[in-house]
Amino acid sequence: MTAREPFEPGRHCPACPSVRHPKDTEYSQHREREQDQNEDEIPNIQQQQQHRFTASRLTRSGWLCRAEDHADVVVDRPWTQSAPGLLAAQSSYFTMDLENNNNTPLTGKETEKCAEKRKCVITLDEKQGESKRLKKEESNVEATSRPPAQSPKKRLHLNGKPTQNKDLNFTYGNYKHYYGKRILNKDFHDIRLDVLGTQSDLFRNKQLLDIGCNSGHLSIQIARKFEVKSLVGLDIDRSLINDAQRTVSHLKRQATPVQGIPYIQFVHGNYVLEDDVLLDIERPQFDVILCLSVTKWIHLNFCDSGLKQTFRRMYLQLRPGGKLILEPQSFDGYKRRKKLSEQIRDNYNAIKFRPEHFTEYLLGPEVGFAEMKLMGIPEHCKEGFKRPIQIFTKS
Ligand SMILES: C[S@@+](CC[C@H](N)C(=O)[O-])C[C@H]1O[C@@H](n2cnc3c(N)ncnc32)[C@H](O)[C@@H]1O
Repeated sequence: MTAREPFEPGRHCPACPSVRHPKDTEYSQHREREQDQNEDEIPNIQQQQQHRFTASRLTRSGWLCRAEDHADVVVDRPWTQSAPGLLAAQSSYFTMDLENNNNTPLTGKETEKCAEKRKCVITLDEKQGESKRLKKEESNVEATSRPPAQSPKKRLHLNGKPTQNKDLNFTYGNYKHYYGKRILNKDFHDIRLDVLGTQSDLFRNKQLLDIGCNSGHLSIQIARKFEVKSLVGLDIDRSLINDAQRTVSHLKRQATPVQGIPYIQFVHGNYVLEDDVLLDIERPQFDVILCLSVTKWIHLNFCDSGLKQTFRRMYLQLRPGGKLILEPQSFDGYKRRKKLSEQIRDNYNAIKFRPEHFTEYLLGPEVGFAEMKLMGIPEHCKEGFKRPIQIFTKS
């Protein structure tokens, strides 16, 4: 060991700035912070070992401990249990020379002298006695100053720090990697394309609106595969729209003049209007409106009234002869999501307008579609994704 300035309380360790204070209470706080940053509660062995002590010795200012990977640290008592590897450090203390506090290399004579002294100063019994004393001292301190052991998650909670509920980020079904779940093979093939493809004429050279387009993967596939005239994708989640816009820009840059890319635009917004009165200014502007796996999210967030308004708005935005392609989720799937937030739970409990009523409502006087046909049910490997796709036609 080389001599170093003892590490004063409150000073940063030059080699490891995160270890600020040599006292073990603060050391353990440092360790706790490291663990809290881990998402799971499994302790990170590597991190624990980061602060192993290879040796320690008593100096005037306290115990000088040598960490394996950073500067010497002075502690005001031995770290017998607070740091992994300390027992090893403790025993190496007894094999070190008490006199040689600056750890300079010893000459042969000096070594002999020290060996003699060591025999006098520390006998084996004393060594064991000292070990016991240190352990006792340590356990006393443990009992008084240490908080009871807790999982990092519980500590976070008790410390009053805000806990992040990840679910709150996805209350609109705005999953970041949504299409990962729907891919059935490596080529990113959404099985719904097969069902839509059975009536590809519905899309060819038409103007489409895709409500709740997520990151735009399916919208882009539809636009390209079925050669639409234009497609507007709308989503309530801005970051998903940003992703979709980036994908389109990338495609445009890569496309050759021969290939061509249909006009695709992604827009951020909530399809549910602030007030029903705004429906009065709607006008027909699309040939096809896609509403795939979105009704549940509009329903849970904006209740029966929000979803009914959505259906009326779709109708108003379609040209005569226009088609609404609807893939509603079943009510069974709502239940799982009601835990997402208090608001969603209240909305869920207030639902009276069930998915089994949608068709009747869409064909009824409040909306006015002329007919409904079943387009198909995708053969998805997961039961939950085998949702009927319906076509509603405006007369
Ligand atoms: C489950 S994903 C379905 C994505 C896509 N339609 C599909 O089927 O592949 C639901 C999407 O609807 C969006 N969404 C939910 N409520 C919305 C609203 N009121 N207005 C616009 N988008 C909404 C979410 O952000 C999410 O991206």
